[in-house]
Amino acid sequence: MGSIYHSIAESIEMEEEMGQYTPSTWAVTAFIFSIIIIAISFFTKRLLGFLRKDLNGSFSSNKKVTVIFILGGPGSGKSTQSENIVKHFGYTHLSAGDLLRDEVASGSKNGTLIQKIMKEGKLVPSEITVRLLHRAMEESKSDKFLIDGFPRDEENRTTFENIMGIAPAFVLFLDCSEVVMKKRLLSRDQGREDDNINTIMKRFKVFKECTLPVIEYYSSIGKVHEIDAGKPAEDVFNDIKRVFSLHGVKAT
Ligand SMILES: Nc1ncnc2c1ncn2[C@@H]1O[C@H](COP(=O)(O)OP(=O)(O)O)[C@@H](O)[C@H]1O
Ligand SMILES: O=c1ccn([C@@H]2O[C@H](COP(=O)(O)OP(=O)(O)O)[C@@H](O)[C@H]2O)c(=O)[nH]1
Repeated sequence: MGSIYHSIAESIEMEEEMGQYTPSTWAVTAFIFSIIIIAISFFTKRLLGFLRKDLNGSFSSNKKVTVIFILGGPGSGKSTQSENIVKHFGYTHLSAGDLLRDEVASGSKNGTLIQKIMKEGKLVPSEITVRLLHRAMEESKSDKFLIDGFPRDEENRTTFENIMGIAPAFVLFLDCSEVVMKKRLLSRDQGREDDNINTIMKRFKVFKECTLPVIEYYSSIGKVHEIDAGKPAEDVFNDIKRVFSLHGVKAT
Protein backbone atom coordinates (compact mmCIF):
# COMPACT_ATOMS: atom_id res chain seq x y z
CA MET A 1 0.00 0.00 0.00
CA GLY A 2 2.91 2.32 0.90
CA SER A 3 4.46 1.97 -2.54
CA ILE A 4 1.13 2.80 -4.25
CA TYR A 5 0.91 6.05 -2.25
CA HIS A 6 4.50 6.70 -3.11
CA SER A 7 4.10 6.27 -6.84
CA ILE A 8 0.87 8.32 -6.97
CA ALA A 9 2.57 11.11 -5.05
CA GLU A 10 5.56 10.91 -7.34
CA SER A 11 3.47 10.97 -10.51
CA ILE A 12 1.39 13.92 -9.19
CA GLU A 13 4.58 15.73 -8.28
CA MET A 14 6.08 15.05 -11.69
CA GLU A 15 2.96 16.08 -13.55
CA GLU A 16 2.58 19.22 -11.39
CA GLU A 17 6.17 20.11 -12.14
CA MET A 18 5.54 19.50 -15.79
CA GLY A 19 2.25 21.39 -15.60
CA GLN A 20 0.42 18.25 -16.76
CA TYR A 21 -1.75 17.39 -13.74
CA THR A 22 -4.55 16.01 -15.90
CA PRO A 23 -8.14 14.87 -15.15
CA SER A 24 -7.05 11.28 -15.82
CA THR A 25 -4.54 11.47 -12.95
CA TRP A 26 -7.39 12.65 -10.67
CA ALA A 27 -9.55 9.75 -11.84
CA VAL A 28 -6.84 7.18 -11.05
CA THR A 29 -6.22 8.79 -7.65
CA ALA A 30 -9.94 8.83 -6.83
CA PHE A 31 -10.25 5.19 -7.94
CA ILE A 32 -7.37 4.03 -5.72
CA PHE A 33 -8.69 5.98 -2.73
CA SER A 34 -12.17 4.44 -3.20
CA ILE A 35 -10.57 0.97 -3.17
CA ILE A 36 -8.77 1.84 0.07
CA ILE A 37 -12.00 3.11 1.68
CA ILE A 38 -13.95 0.01 0.57
CA ALA A 39 -11.19 -2.21 2.01
CA ILE A 40 -11.21 -0.33 5.34
CA SER A 41 -15.00 -0.52 5.64
CA PHE A 42 -14.96 -4.24 4.74
CA PHE A 43 -12.42 -5.07 7.46
CA THR A 44 -14.20 -2.87 10.02
CA LYS A 45 -17.46 -4.72 9.34
CA ARG A 46 -15.69 -8.08 9.69
CA LEU A 47 -14.17 -6.95 13.00
CA LEU A 48 -17.50 -5.70 14.37
CA GLY A 49 -19.17 -8.93 13.29
CA PHE A 50 -16.48 -10.90 15.08
CA LEU A 51 -16.82 -8.84 18.29
CA ARG A 52 -20.57 -9.23 18.23
CA LYS A 53 -20.32 -12.98 17.80
CA ASP A 54 -17.73 -13.14 20.52
CA LEU A 55 -20.01 -11.24 22.88
CA ASN A 56 -23.12 -13.32 22.47
CA GLY A 57 -22.74 -15.89 19.75
CA SER A 58 -25.34 -15.87 17.03
CA PHE A 59 -28.86 -17.05 17.64
CA SER A 60 -27.71 -20.12 15.77
CA SER A 61 -30.88 -22.16 15.71
CA ASN A 62 -32.57 -19.41 13.68
CA LYS A 63 -35.78 -20.56 15.28
CA LYS A 64 -38.61 -18.07 15.36
CA VAL A 65 -39.36 -17.25 18.97
CA THR A 66 -42.10 -15.35 20.74
CA VAL A 67 -41.06 -13.17 23.66
CA ILE A 68 -43.22 -11.50 26.29
CA PHE A 69 -41.70 -9.17 28.87
CA ILE A 70 -43.16 -8.92 32.36
CA LEU A 71 -42.11 -5.75 34.13
CA GLY A 72 -43.01 -4.01 37.36
CA GLY A 73 -41.36 -2.65 40.47
CA PRO A 74 -39.56 -4.89 42.96
CA GLY A 75 -42.21 -6.88 44.81
CA SER A 76 -44.98 -6.13 42.29
CA GLY A 77 -45.49 -9.90 41.81
CA LYS A 78 -43.54 -10.68 38.62
CA SER A 79 -42.28 -14.10 39.80
CA THR A 80 -45.64 -15.03 41.31
CA GLN A 81 -47.52 -14.24 38.10
CA SER A 82 -44.81 -15.75 35.89
CA GLU A 83 -45.35 -19.05 37.67
CA ASN A 84 -49.08 -18.82 36.90
CA ILE A 85 -48.42 -17.97 33.25
CA VAL A 86 -46.05 -20.93 32.86
CA LYS A 87 -48.62 -23.31 34.35
CA HIS A 88 -51.51 -21.97 32.33
CA PHE A 89 -49.97 -21.03 28.99
CA GLY A 90 -46.84 -23.17 28.82
CA TYR A 91 -44.36 -20.34 28.31
CA THR A 92 -40.75 -20.83 29.36
CA HIS A 93 -39.96 -18.50 32.22
CA LEU A 94 -36.63 -16.69 32.19
CA SER A 95 -36.08 -14.45 35.20
CA ALA A 96 -33.14 -12.11 34.56
CA GLY A 97 -32.67 -11.78 38.34
CA ASP A 98 -32.58 -15.58 38.80
CA LEU A 99 -30.09 -15.97 35.95
CA LEU A 100 -27.85 -13.38 37.59
CA ARG A 101 -28.17 -15.03 41.01
CA ASP A 102 -27.33 -18.42 39.42
CA GLU A 103 -24.28 -16.82 37.82
CA VAL A 104 -23.13 -15.59 41.24
CA ALA A 105 -23.75 -19.02 42.78
CA SER A 106 -21.79 -20.74 40.00
CA GLY A 107 -18.66 -18.85 41.06
CA SER A 108 -18.12 -17.46 37.53
CA LYS A 109 -15.54 -14.75 36.94
CA ASN A 110 -18.27 -12.07 36.82
CA GLY A 111 -19.93 -13.42 39.98
CA THR A 112 -18.32 -11.04 42.45
CA LEU A 113 -19.10 -8.00 40.32
CA ILE A 114 -22.73 -9.08 39.79
CA GLN A 115 -23.21 -9.76 43.50
CA LYS A 116 -21.85 -6.34 44.45
CA ILE A 117 -24.09 -4.54 41.95
CA MET A 118 -27.20 -6.43 43.05
CA LYS A 119 -26.50 -5.80 46.70
CA GLU A 120 -26.42 -2.08 45.89
CA GLY A 121 -29.70 -2.34 43.98
CA LYS A 122 -28.01 -1.12 40.79
CA LEU A 123 -28.17 -2.61 37.31
CA VAL A 124 -25.77 -5.21 35.99
CA PRO A 125 -24.16 -4.24 32.63
CA SER A 126 -26.42 -5.09 29.69
CA GLU A 127 -23.82 -7.30 27.98
CA ILE A 128 -23.76 -9.67 30.96
CA THR A 129 -27.53 -9.95 31.33
CA VAL A 130 -28.19 -10.25 27.59
CA ARG A 131 -25.50 -12.94 27.30
CA LEU A 132 -27.18 -14.96 30.07
CA LEU A 133 -30.61 -14.59 28.48
CA HIS A 134 -29.18 -15.51 25.10
CA ARG A 135 -27.56 -18.64 26.47
CA ALA A 136 -30.75 -19.70 28.26
CA MET A 137 -32.80 -19.22 25.09
CA GLU A 138 -30.29 -21.12 22.99
CA GLU A 139 -30.23 -24.01 25.44
CA SER A 140 -34.00 -24.22 25.66
CA LYS A 141 -36.08 -26.22 23.21
CA SER A 142 -38.93 -23.80 23.72
CA ASP A 143 -39.96 -21.13 21.26
CA LYS A 144 -42.14 -19.13 23.71
CA PHE A 145 -40.39 -17.14 26.40
CA LEU A 146 -41.69 -15.07 29.28
CA ILE A 147 -38.81 -12.80 30.26
CA ASP A 148 -39.23 -11.51 33.80
CA GLY A 149 -37.64 -8.34 35.18
CA PHE A 150 -35.91 -7.34 31.96
CA PRO A 151 -35.26 -4.94 30.20
CA ARG A 152 -34.67 -2.67 33.18
CA ASP A 153 -33.33 0.33 31.30
CA GLU A 154 -33.17 1.68 27.78
CA GLU A 155 -29.69 0.28 27.27
CA ASN A 156 -30.88 -3.21 28.28
CA ARG A 157 -33.70 -2.88 25.78
CA THR A 158 -31.60 -1.73 22.81
CA THR A 159 -28.83 -4.25 23.55
CA PHE A 160 -31.35 -7.09 23.63
CA GLU A 161 -33.22 -5.97 20.54
CA ASN A 162 -30.05 -5.30 18.52
CA ILE A 163 -28.14 -8.41 19.47
CA MET A 164 -31.00 -10.88 19.56
CA GLY A 165 -33.00 -9.23 16.79
CA ILE A 166 -36.16 -9.90 18.79
CA ALA A 167 -38.88 -7.48 19.87
CA PRO A 168 -41.53 -8.53 22.39
CA ALA A 169 -45.01 -9.51 21.24
CA PHE A 170 -46.32 -7.50 24.18
CA VAL A 171 -45.30 -6.26 27.62
CA LEU A 172 -47.12 -6.86 30.89
CA PHE A 173 -46.68 -4.03 33.36
CA LEU A 174 -47.58 -4.96 36.93
CA ASP A 175 -48.42 -1.63 38.46
CA CYS A 176 -48.25 -1.50 42.23
CA SER A 177 -47.74 1.20 44.89
CA GLU A 178 -44.42 1.46 46.72
CA VAL A 179 -46.16 1.05 50.07
CA VAL A 180 -47.56 -2.34 49.02
CA MET A 181 -44.33 -3.45 47.31
CA LYS A 182 -42.24 -2.51 50.35
CA LYS A 183 -44.51 -4.53 52.64
CA ARG A 184 -44.33 -7.56 50.34
CA LEU A 185 -40.55 -7.41 49.96
CA LEU A 186 -39.93 -7.12 53.68
CA SER A 187 -41.97 -10.26 54.27
CA ARG A 188 -40.75 -12.17 51.18
CA ASP A 189 -38.37 -14.17 53.34
CA GLN A 190 -36.30 -15.79 50.59
CA GLY A 191 -33.01 -14.87 52.21
CA ARG A 192 -32.21 -12.37 49.47
CA GLU A 193 -29.37 -9.98 50.23
CA ASP A 194 -31.22 -7.13 48.54
CA ASP A 195 -34.51 -7.46 50.45
CA ASN A 196 -33.49 -4.99 53.16
CA ILE A 197 -34.98 -1.52 53.53
CA ASN A 198 -31.83 0.27 52.41
CA THR A 199 -31.48 -1.66 49.14
CA ILE A 200 -35.24 -1.73 48.57
CA MET A 201 -35.33 2.10 48.50
CA LYS A 202 -32.46 2.13 45.99
CA ARG A 203 -34.26 -0.44 43.80
CA PHE A 204 -37.40 1.73 43.83
CA LYS A 205 -35.31 4.69 42.66
CA VAL A 206 -33.73 2.66 39.83
CA PHE A 207 -37.18 1.41 38.83
CA LYS A 208 -38.57 4.94 38.58
CA GLU A 209 -35.55 6.45 36.85
CA CYS A 210 -34.50 3.64 34.53
CA THR A 211 -37.30 1.08 34.07
CA LEU A 212 -40.32 3.36 33.79
CA PRO A 213 -38.86 4.96 30.62
CA VAL A 214 -38.67 1.48 29.04
CA ILE A 215 -42.34 0.92 29.90
CA GLU A 216 -43.15 4.37 28.47
CA TYR A 217 -41.31 3.47 25.28
CA TYR A 218 -43.24 0.22 24.80
CA SER A 219 -46.42 2.05 25.71
CA SER A 220 -45.74 4.62 22.97
CA ILE A 221 -45.70 1.81 20.41
CA GLY A 222 -48.86 0.21 21.81
CA LYS A 223 -47.25 -2.87 23.37
CA VAL A 224 -47.98 -2.39 27.07
CA HIS A 225 -50.82 -3.96 29.03
CA GLU A 226 -51.03 -2.35 32.44
CA ILE A 227 -52.30 -4.58 35.22
CA ASP A 228 -53.36 -3.45 38.69
CA ALA A 229 -50.96 -5.60 40.72
CA GLY A 230 -52.09 -4.34 44.12
CA LYS A 231 -55.02 -6.75 44.06
CA PRO A 232 -54.93 -10.32 45.42
CA ALA A 233 -52.72 -12.59 43.28
CA GLU A 234 -55.68 -14.53 41.90
CA ASP A 235 -57.41 -11.38 40.65
CA VAL A 236 -54.17 -10.16 39.10
CA PHE A 237 -53.86 -13.42 37.20
CA ASN A 238 -57.45 -13.18 35.95
CA ASP A 239 -56.56 -9.82 34.41
CA ILE A 240 -53.42 -11.32 32.88
CA LYS A 241 -55.45 -14.16 31.37
CA ARG A 242 -57.64 -11.58 29.65
CA VAL A 243 -54.54 -10.03 28.03
CA PHE A 244 -53.39 -13.40 26.74
CA SER A 245 -56.80 -14.15 25.30
CA LEU A 246 -56.79 -10.72 23.61
CA HIS A 247 -53.61 -11.87 21.87
CA GLY A 248 -55.19 -15.16 20.89
CA VAL A 249 -53.02 -17.22 23.27
CA LYS A 250 -54.85 -20.32 24.46
CA ALA A 251 -54.28 -22.28 27.68
CA THR A 252 -52.15 -25.39 27.20
N1 LIG B 1 -50.96 -9.96 44.49
C1 LIG B 1 -50.27 -10.25 45.61
N2 LIG B 1 -50.81 -10.03 46.82
C2 LIG B 1 -50.10 -10.28 47.93
N3 LIG B 1 -48.83 -10.77 47.94
C3 LIG B 1 -48.25 -11.00 46.77
C4 LIG B 1 -48.93 -10.76 45.55
N4 LIG B 1 -48.09 -11.08 44.53
C5 LIG B 1 -46.95 -11.49 45.10
N5 LIG B 1 -47.04 -11.46 46.43
C6 LIG B 1 -45.99 -11.80 47.40
O1 LIG B 1 -45.11 -10.67 47.44
C7 LIG B 1 -43.76 -11.06 47.43
C8 LIG B 1 -43.08 -10.50 46.19
O2 LIG B 1 -43.62 -11.12 45.04
P1 LIG B 1 -42.71 -11.58 43.83
O3 LIG B 1 -43.57 -12.35 42.89
O4 LIG B 1 -41.50 -12.27 44.34
O5 LIG B 1 -42.34 -10.14 43.21
P2 LIG B 1 -41.25 -9.70 42.15
O6 LIG B 1 -40.83 -10.91 41.37
O7 LIG B 1 -41.95 -8.68 41.29
O8 LIG B 1 -40.15 -9.09 42.93
C9 LIG B 1 -43.75 -12.58 47.50
O9 LIG B 1 -43.57 -12.98 48.82
C10 LIG B 1 -45.13 -12.98 46.98
O10 LIG B 1 -45.59 -14.17 47.56
O1 LIG C 1 -32.16 -7.32 33.99
C1 LIG C 1 -31.81 -7.27 35.18
C2 LIG C 1 -32.53 -7.94 36.20
C3 LIG C 1 -32.09 -7.84 37.50
N1 LIG C 1 -30.99 -7.13 37.80
C4 LIG C 1 -30.47 -7.05 39.18
O2 LIG C 1 -31.11 -8.03 39.98
C5 LIG C 1 -31.78 -7.43 41.07
C6 LIG C 1 -33.00 -8.25 41.46
O3 LIG C 1 -33.89 -8.33 40.38
P1 LIG C 1 -35.17 -9.31 40.39
O4 LIG C 1 -35.90 -9.10 39.11
O5 LIG C 1 -34.72 -10.68 40.72
O6 LIG C 1 -36.02 -8.85 41.63
P2 LIG C 1 -36.96 -7.58 41.93
O7 LIG C 1 -36.03 -6.46 42.25
O8 LIG C 1 -37.80 -7.27 40.77
O9 LIG C 1 -37.71 -8.02 43.12
C7 LIG C 1 -32.05 -6.00 40.63
O10 LIG C 1 -32.22 -5.11 41.70
C8 LIG C 1 -30.77 -5.71 39.85
O11 LIG C 1 -29.69 -5.43 40.72
C9 LIG C 1 -30.28 -6.47 36.81
O12 LIG C 1 -29.28 -5.81 37.07
N2 LIG C 1 -30.71 -6.57 35.53
